[in-house]
Amino acid sequence: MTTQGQVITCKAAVAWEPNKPLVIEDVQVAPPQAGEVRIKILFTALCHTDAYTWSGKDPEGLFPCILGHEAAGIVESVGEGVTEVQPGDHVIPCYQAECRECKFCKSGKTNLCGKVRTATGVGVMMNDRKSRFSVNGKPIYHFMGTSTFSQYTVVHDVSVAKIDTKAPLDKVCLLGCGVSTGLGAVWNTAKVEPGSIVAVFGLGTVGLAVAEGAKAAGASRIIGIDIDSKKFDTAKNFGVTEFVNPKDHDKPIQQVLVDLTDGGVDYSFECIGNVSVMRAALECCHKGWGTSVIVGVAASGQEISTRPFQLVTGRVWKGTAFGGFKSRTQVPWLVEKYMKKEIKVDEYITHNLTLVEINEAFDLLHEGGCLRCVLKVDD
Ligand SMILES: NC(=O)c1ccc[n+]([C@@H]2O[C@H](COP(=O)([O-])OP(=O)(O)OC[C@H]3O[C@@H](n4cnc5c(N)ncnc54)[C@H](O)[C@@H]3O)[C@@H](O)[C@H]2O)c1
Ligand SMILES: N[C@@H](CCC(=O)N[C@@H](CSCO)C(=O)NCC(=O)O)C(=O)O
Ligand SMILES: [Zn+2]
Ligand SMILES: [Zn+2]
Repeated sequence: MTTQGQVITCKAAVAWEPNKPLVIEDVQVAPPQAGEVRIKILFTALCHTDAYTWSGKDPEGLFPCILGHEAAGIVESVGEGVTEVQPGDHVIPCYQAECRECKFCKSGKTNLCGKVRTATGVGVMMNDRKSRFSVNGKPIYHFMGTSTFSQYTVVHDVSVAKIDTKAPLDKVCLLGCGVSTGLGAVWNTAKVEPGSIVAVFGLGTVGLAVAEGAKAAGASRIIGIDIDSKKFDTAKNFGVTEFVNPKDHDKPIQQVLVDLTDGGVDYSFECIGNVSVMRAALECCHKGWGTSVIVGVAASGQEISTRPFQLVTGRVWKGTAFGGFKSRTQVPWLVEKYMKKEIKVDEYITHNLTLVEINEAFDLLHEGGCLRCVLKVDD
């Protein structure tokens, strides 16, 4: 029986309130409207940004909602006017859209896209400013334009990357966020050159992907900084050449790094979401040229600061969203690189569970031993 044009009732993990366990509900998913795509999600991973919004600290967080943004699935049906994907296509939903028409997309200067951002930031679809999800008639907000903690989701067509049908969806789901972000922070945002000295603050999935990207870019030293010393063994496999634990030092960590590197690093990356560490990451950069990239997401109300003298004397402070990758164009390219074994993905997956075990998966995310936990979403 075809489901096209019908409301689908399926399982989804609903965040009814901040910090309260997610509840597996029977959710009604409306058919896609014009310019929309309904996707059967097969696998989703959890990212720390899901935990951040769930915690209630995200100024854009709305409840009840369906979280999730690092996933892969198969197109179930498409709305009017959708030409670039069709039912049966294998896809990765992209929280960073790419319409190729708006002034951001046309600028050649950024991967941010303006076409649907005003809707995705308030948990609705552009067409009618409403949600496609409901539980017994009560609307449930979308999240980041993806909402992948559901067996079916509806996304804008500009937020769907079509990928090789041979790619294993239980692995390449990770290219929907963390791994791509780390690689892109190095290749697109910082543009690290061969021989560079790189510092990576935070050795979770994003930081390890930064290390992997820096190694591929030919960095001569990749210094990993983490308060959990157990991270170093794994980090070596991703390219980290030296490890520093701030807890082992009395001096501020920026001073430790400046001393270790004859004046500072060429590039640093903050992959934690801690504003004090963001300052340290800037201040450990070399005078005259050192560039620091903020990748971590900091909570509502948090602000960064430094002496302006740090910038006057040539350090550069940048940030990155999805590693600067143009999502629809470059996610399929990243999938191809994985298929050719040019980038790691499997190595970031430390746990596999199912959608109904999602609360355990969130618990795992806060344990040092977990990089990514992939959930099997379909029955
Ligand atoms: N900008 C983007 O597009 C983007 C994309 C994905 C994730 N993120 C953000 O990136 C950050 C990292 O994500 P992740 O999944 O790798 O997280 P994670 O929690 O797995 O990794 C963070 C690491 O930082 C370490 N750490 C914590 N406090 C520290 C401190 N004070 N000094 C040194 N190390 C410290 C932890 O031990 C951990 O190893 C999160 O804030 C996430 O929201 C941003
Ligand atoms: N609503 C949050 C924004 C958090 C944020 O910066 N998100 C990143 C992606 S994190 C993925 O794990 C991003 O892409 N930002 C650009 C954008 O959202 O347009 C807050 O306000 O803190
Ligand atoms: Zn993410
Ligand atoms: Zn656009």
